[in-house]
Amino acid sequence: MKVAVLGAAGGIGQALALLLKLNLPKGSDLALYDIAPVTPGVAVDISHIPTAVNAKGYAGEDPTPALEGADLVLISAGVARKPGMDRADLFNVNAGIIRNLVGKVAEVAPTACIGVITNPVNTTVAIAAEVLKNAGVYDKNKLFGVTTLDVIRSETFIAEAKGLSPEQVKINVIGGHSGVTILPLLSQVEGVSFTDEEIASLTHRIQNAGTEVVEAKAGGGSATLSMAQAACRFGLSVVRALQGEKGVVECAYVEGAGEHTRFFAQPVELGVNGVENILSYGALSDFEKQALDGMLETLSGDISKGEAFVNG
Ligand SMILES: NC(=O)C1=CN([C@@H]2O[C@H](COP(=O)(O)OP(=O)(O)OC[C@H]3O[C@@H](n4cnc5c(N)ncnc54)[C@H](O)[C@@H]3O)[C@@H](O)[C@H]2O)C=CC1
Ligand SMILES: O=C([O-])CC(=O)C(=O)O
Repeated sequence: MKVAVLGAAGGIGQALALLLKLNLPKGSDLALYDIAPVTPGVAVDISHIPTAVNAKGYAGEDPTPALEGADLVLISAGVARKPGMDRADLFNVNAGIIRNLVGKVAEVAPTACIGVITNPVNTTVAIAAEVLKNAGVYDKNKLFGVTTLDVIRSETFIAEAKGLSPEQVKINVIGGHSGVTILPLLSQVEGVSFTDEEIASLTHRIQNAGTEVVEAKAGGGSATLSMAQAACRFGLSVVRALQGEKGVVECAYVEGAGEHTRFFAQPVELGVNGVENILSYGALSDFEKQALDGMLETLSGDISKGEAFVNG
């Protein structure tokens, strides 16, 4: 199994590289790529950790050697938010980065699963899909927007609010990955009940948790360590499923049947070919129904912007 991280010298990339070195199955290859010249050194650094994962680093303009033979490509290349910006403000820089990198994936590793971390995820995934489609290699079951951070934040905040151990909390977060498009399905969390006020305040905190970190870091970037953990959890789930494990389920932003919007974050069962089944996210409360209706215009606008960026 070969996993490539593009953007591997960044805040997310380095922490993700460490977590993958520690947690990938024995015998895996881990390829780290970034335009930053430090990247081969990041690989040398983690290669001194005694696990049976073979790490190699590549810098410069061409990701080809990192992508050769990759089964999973995780992309965190691009710029991050500073206070006062929202994720859509990253579009101008990151759209082109995703277009170019995914173009290379289409050429060098056309059958790899791709997890897009780079923001704005609602839009960058649409860009990736159009690039792959135009290259004739799009498989909607193999393209994912990584929304796992919304899930792990929800688990943490619910556990804190209800005095539970975070490992006990299971929740689906649906929609997209920005502001009102993030919808945690609190009504379905087993073993706990929430007042209307708790639902409103927890939902708001989960939707704004990225901004909470951006403000706390005071100009030093956005979530990196929690995001690396989220991407590691997602990546390991994909790897386990690619290796044949059954019943692996994660929420991710994927192209499904298009019931709401072309791309939608929802629970998916993973398999040897990526998404095996799109799972039902169950019955929604009235609050959640309203929130879902309220997000759709924003989400479909974000998606159209990505499609138009590639196709004009
Ligand atoms: N999906 C999610 O839940 C989350 C997404 N993000 C997003 O992840 C992205 C990365 O965030 P950080 O790691 O904090 O940023 P960072 O600035 O620390 O790292 C970004 C890295 O990308 C590299 N890079 C830029 N252009 C590149 C290219 N063309 N090819 C290869 N590498 C390139 C840079 O050299 C840098 O090392 C941002 O867009 C951020 O908004 C951040 C947190 C959560
Ligand atoms: O908020 C940001 O800019 C980074 C991000 O996506 C998150 O932390 O959820």
